[in-house]
Amino acid sequence: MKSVERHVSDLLELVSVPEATELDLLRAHGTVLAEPVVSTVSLPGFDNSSMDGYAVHSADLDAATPTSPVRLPVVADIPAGDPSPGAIRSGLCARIMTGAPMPEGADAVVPVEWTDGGAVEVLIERPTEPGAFVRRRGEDVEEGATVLSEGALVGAGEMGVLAAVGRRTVPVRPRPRVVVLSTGEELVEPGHPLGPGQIYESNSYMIAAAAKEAGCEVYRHGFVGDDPESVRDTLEGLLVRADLVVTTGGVSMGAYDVVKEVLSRQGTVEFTSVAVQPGKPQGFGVIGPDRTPIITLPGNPVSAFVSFHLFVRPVIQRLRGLTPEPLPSVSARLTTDVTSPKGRRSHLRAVLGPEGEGGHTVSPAVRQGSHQLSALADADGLLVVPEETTELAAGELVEVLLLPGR
Ligand SMILES: Nc1nc2c(c(=O)[nH]1)N[C@H]1C(S)=C(S)[C@@H](COP(=O)(O)OP(=O)(O)OC[C@H]3O[C@@H](n4cnc5c(N)ncnc54)[C@H](O)[C@@H]3O)O[C@H]1N2
Ligand code: MOO
Repeated sequence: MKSVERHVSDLLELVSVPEATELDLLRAHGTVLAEPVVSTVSLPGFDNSSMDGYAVHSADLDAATPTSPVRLPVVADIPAGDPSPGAIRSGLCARIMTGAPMPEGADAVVPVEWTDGGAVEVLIERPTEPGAFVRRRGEDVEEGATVLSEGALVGAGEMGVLAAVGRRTVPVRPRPRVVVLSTGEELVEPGHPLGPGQIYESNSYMIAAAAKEAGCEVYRHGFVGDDPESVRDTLEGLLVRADLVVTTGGVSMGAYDVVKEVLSRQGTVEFTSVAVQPGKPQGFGVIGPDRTPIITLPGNPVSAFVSFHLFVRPVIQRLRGLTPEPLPSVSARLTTDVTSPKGRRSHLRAVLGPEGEGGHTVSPAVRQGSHQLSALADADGLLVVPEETTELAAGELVEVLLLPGR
């Protein structure tokens, strides 16, 4: 059987880092920068007040005390956005608001709390020093400085920086468009009545959500039955929307394993067994005139979920312009004995205990079948049992892959 690492590297061969494109700021959220961003402005763009108070000549207040306050005439009122705050001569002051430009001549701001708050003249009870409560032009970002590096993921903080330096558009690798399709004659859309032998379709919802969480734009087509022609036609129709197609179901050894049947004929998709549990039957390749990458996951829901995180996630990372990496992991001490099939690397859904003196503990879920979805809701990690290990005892240290968002 093929190793997990070999399968990941084969999958990564399917895709390359996409071309950069210039996106509007709003649409750039969650994308990766294709070039460094250099600021064309200084931040702040002008000296301004960091407090609501009075712009003063600091030397005028050298003698100010609570018992002998200094009295200054207030000769101007400067709100934020004032285009021409004028100049203040020594012996006078201006009322000024947070963010308002400093008037020429003034070298400090006295917060309103240190005064009597007068609008015509003001009593100030304590001295100050040059530069007090003044935010200097360029003290945050100098014009011409690089504010974000190539490869930066545009999250909330980066969005703030981009907007603050006035960028309307940014060169990025756009979010990959992932199409999700499930197959199976037994499937019924949630919310509709079930007939005999039928089950609710859950994989496309789960995989679409996982792809969205991984930073993709997702089109969940839902599902098709086991008729080869409709599977082929549906896939063809979906290609126009896809940078990557992910299917579930129909890839093992059954008489109606339609994905395998349809795609094997094309000669560009390979079906293989990976030494992993769950998730053994896997397919990958390219389809259609543009050679769109496709990854076909097994239909058992837990197999599809685990395969997504082991195999699809790194491909998405490359498509986003990120460095493909396995899920982060911690080592933790088992709370119970576990067993695992020889020759396959097992991934057991598990709950991590709080970090104590001896590190984390980890408890595998009781129900570990590939069809047993329930523990997915609680699991925060996948406990890894290496290929050649068939038993582990309580107290042993194991690697736990951390599921995103937990
Ligand atoms: N003779 C063999 N049988 C099987 C083998 C094998 O090696 N030899 N492998 C088993 C393993 S391991 C897996 S995993 C599954 C994978 O099967 P398929 O990918 O062909 O998936 P299906 O047969 O279509 O479905 C399997 C299972 O999952 C349910 N399912 C499928 N799609 C969905 C969906 N969208 N939502 C919810 N549930 C779904 C389906 O009803 C089946 O119960 O094959 C084993 N068999
Ligand atoms: O590999 Mo299957 O994916 O065990 O259930």
